[in-house]
Amino acid sequence: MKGNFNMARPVNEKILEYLPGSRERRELGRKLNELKNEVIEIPLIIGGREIRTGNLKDVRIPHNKEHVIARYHMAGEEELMMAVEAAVEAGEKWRNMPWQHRASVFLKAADLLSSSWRQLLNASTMLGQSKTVIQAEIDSACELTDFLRYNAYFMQEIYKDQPESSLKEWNRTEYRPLEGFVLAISPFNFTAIGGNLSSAPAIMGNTVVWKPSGTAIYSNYFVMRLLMEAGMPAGVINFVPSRGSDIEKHVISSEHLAGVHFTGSTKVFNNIWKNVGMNLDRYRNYPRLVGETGGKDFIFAHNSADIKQLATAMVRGAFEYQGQKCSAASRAYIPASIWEALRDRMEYELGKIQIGETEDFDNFMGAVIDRNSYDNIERYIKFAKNSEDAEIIFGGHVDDSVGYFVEPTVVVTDDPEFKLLKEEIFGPVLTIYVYEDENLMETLEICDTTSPYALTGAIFASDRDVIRDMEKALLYSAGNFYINDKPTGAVVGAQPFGGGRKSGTNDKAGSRLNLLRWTSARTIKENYNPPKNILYPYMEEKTPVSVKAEV
Ligand SMILES: NC(=O)c1ccc[n+]([C@@H]2O[C@H](COP(=O)([O-])OP(=O)(O)OC[C@H]3O[C@@H](n4cnc5c(N)ncnc54)[C@H](O)[C@@H]3O)[C@@H](O)[C@H]2O)c1
Ligand SMILES: N[C@@H](CCC=O)C(=O)O
Repeated sequence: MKGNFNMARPVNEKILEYLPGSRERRELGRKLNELKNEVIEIPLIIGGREIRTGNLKDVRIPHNKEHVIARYHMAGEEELMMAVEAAVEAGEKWRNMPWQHRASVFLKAADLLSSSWRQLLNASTMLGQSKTVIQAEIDSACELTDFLRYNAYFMQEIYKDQPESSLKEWNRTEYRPLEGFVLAISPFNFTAIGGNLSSAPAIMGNTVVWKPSGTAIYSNYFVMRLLMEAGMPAGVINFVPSRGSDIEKHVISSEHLAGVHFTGSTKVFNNIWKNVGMNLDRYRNYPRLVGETGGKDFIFAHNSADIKQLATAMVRGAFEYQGQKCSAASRAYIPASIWEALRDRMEYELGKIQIGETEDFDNFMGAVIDRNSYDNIERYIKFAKNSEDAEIIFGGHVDDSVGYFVEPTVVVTDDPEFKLLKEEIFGPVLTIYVYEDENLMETLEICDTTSPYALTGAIFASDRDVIRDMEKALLYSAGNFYINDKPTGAVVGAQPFGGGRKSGTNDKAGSRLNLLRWTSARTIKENYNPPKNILYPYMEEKTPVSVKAEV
């Protein structure tokens, strides 16, 4: 580096509106048609090379389950070992690449994504993960662009953080990449998360083995292609769709494992943590474990809340992307005095919801991701239907004749310990507990202790003293806490994302806190005038005894 280069702080990517007749809407329409009319083959990408194993699986559109849009190759033991080797081999060159060149690869990818690649990423997310246009736009276009730009910027800010020095010594902190490779394991529900889990460690100079989710391979493959198009060198990220159990056996057990960057369910992360623990003696370093996991996110209202704002937040917070956001509102606590009015307003808003294929821009919801998820959500709905402690006041129907469709479903219960208030369902089911107004503080306590998770939560109130009390009572209930807003839709650089308790390690995706986990700092002290005598200034100079004897 021959200069102190300075990268400007990015601004968030603007969300396009897709109004009828707009250019972006036309371009997206064309891309959707193009993708729907072909079946692509998705290889593994290891060391920059395409690898085909012949062990093929289909990618189907969740809202049109017979429609196959791709076939992807699965990695087995041999390919996973190759991926580890490729990552280790690429490590030396990549960590020695000047940081401004590393940053430029990802900044270029961001630029491509915000322009010529935007509609490919949006269309593939809409088809592969059944996202509506707005949900795809905020994820695969805007959030991923933001992750790439902000992470490059945060890297620069981290590097600037240096210790004190003096005229006699210069102290330097060198933010070394980890020694070994990072394993990135991503979930199905956000294309941007797949892109971030793999690229954040890479931006910091690490090389990565990336296992995408089996139900997000389609868009995630295009993310990989985008990074390659932007000039990411071979082997920096290695794309290996594979089975979880094979990852455990052949990747987590590698002596070169330096970190795991995971997002997904709590159960899978617990398992990964235990596996790493069992392999500890093999590793050269303690692997960094970063895992953002499940949630049972809440909306808690006070009787001073604005009913229309509250109803909108509940409907959007619970049912956008079919409730498949880790941040989705899945339980709500409502004071009895406003319940009737709120219920009417929610029914009014819910009446506007159209469900169907996401290529129709008027649909508010698409399908849930796959058969497993559909069956699981249906089980919870049946449980509520058959329970004496609950009533389904809206929705409750499911239909898998064409795709995996689940109606937005609202359940009311008078049991604060009801199963649906505790467990993560990951679908469009919102359970409401109505409390007596005078029991505000007890009900806040119930909200805090009912579920093991602490990811997102929102309070609605206009009384400032009450807002303060609620914020205090719910101190550890959520890592992302919203006042008079829905609990979803965190923006990179504005609301760093992650939760505590069983919701993860809370390393805040989209902030420098996350990037710090992918470095192992070295402190260097250079002394310009080291002492030449062991005696302290207050001691008298004397001839050493041993020297005297010899003399
Ligand atoms: N906290 C967050 O930021 C956040 C964000 C998105 C999703 N999530 C959570 O993710 C879950 C939904 O996503 P999902 O269904 O893709 O999660 P999942 O846990 O089923 O899968 C996540 C990833 O782990 C892989 N996997 C499964 N078994 C494995 C094993 N034994 N070893 C290694 N990898 C394995 C999957 O193939 C996938 O790639 C929800 O619980 C949601 O709350 C959390
Ligand atoms: N960061 C997203 C959620 C990511 C998990 O699914 C949000 O804030 O809604």
